[in-house]
Amino acid sequence: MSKNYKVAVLPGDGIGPEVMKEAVRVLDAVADKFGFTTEKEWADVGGIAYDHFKNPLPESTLKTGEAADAILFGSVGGPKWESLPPNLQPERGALLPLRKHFKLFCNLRPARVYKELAPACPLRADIVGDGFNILTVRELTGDVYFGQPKGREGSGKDEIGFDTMKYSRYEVERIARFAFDAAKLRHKKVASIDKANVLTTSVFWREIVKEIHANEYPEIELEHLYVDNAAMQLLRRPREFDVLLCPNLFGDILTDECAMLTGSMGLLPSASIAEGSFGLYEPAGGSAPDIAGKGIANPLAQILSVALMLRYSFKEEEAAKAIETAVEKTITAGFRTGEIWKEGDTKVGTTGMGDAVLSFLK
Ligand SMILES: NC(=O)c1ccc[n+]([C@@H]2O[C@H](COP(=O)([O-])OP(=O)(O)OC[C@H]3O[C@@H](n4cnc5c(N)ncnc54)[C@H](O)[C@@H]3O)[C@@H](O)[C@H]2O)c1
Ligand SMILES: CC(C)[C@H](C(=O)O)[C@@H](O)C(=O)O
Ligand SMILES: [Mg+2]
Repeated sequence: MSKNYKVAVLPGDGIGPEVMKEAVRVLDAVADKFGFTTEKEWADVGGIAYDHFKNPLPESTLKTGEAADAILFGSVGGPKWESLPPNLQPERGALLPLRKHFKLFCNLRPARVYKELAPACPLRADIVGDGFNILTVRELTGDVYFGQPKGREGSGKDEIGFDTMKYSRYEVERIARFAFDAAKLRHKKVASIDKANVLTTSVFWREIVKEIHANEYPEIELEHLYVDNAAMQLLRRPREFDVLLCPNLFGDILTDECAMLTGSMGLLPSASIAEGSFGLYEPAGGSAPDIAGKGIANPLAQILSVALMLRYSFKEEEAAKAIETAVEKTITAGFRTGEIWKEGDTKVGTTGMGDAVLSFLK
């Protein structure tokens, strides 16, 4: 009997539904090719869910996620909803609660820089060289995102706003082990990111990463970088990085930088995974309100997120590789959405890019 996977499809806002359409077409094609089936349940999340239900994360959407083997997520948010109270906003009322609810502690963001895309990359061609690949392992359910207390107090010129940066030993050990294990299968290098010259949380983080390294992974090369230095070293010597181990906030910031090293926010997929096989798969970028509705968004990050879902939640490695190879061929053949297009390339829209990937999957 062929395998069947239940996928909760949550397209969200802005370009989310546009790029999701292409990702689902690719998922269906790869399922046919590799002989498994998927049962897809679509649900509203984020701004659109607020518009329909006055709740960015309706109970029915949560249930859809709970009943599934994995969640395929688009992106949420946009100017329309940014002045709502925090708990009703798409990001703070839906995306962060989903990460917490499903205990998605580990966020993987593989930034693959293709040499063919060097013209679209802000780095000099000699720095891009033959291309490279940096895997960010970002802790996703701790740090200043979730630390308590947070809030606002007082009034007038005495009013204050505050968040709490916090990590437990367990949380740091767990994500550090994940990063070292990932490095074992790659180039055996980890760069751990912190701000230990200022923050107590970072001193704690660095101490624990050192301990785990010395006791369990002495064969892995480890460097510690302050986040500000890391931001500049990524531009100066990107090919020397292998695995970047980051706390939640620094990982958020550095992965936008990594996305831009690839040439576009629309190229960076992500996997947010829990301790078992459950995961939520989404592009690292957002709802891109500036280009939404125009049919020009790059769907590759969403399509590559399908590959990560097949790899991490369904253990369909061959199908995952087939998608990655089809994307590689699409890029080599010169298909480009507007934001990475240069003279001589074949310019395509969102659907055209999906068509190209599908043609190379056949
Ligand atoms: N996972 C998520 O749901 C998620 C992630 C990041 C931001 N957001 C939200 O998205 C909204 C917009 O945020 P932002 O503008 O800071 O970041 P963004 O990532 O949406 O956009 C930044 C820039 O990258 C471009 N871009 C992003 N994805 C692209 C794609 N697929 N193809 C081509 N270009 C692409 C955009 O056009 C824009 O110029 C905000 O509400 C933010 O909170 C959501
Ligand atoms: C939308 C926002 C809450 C989110 C984050 O900060 O984690 C996004 O920027 C990301 O990178 O996934
Ligand atoms: Mg981000």
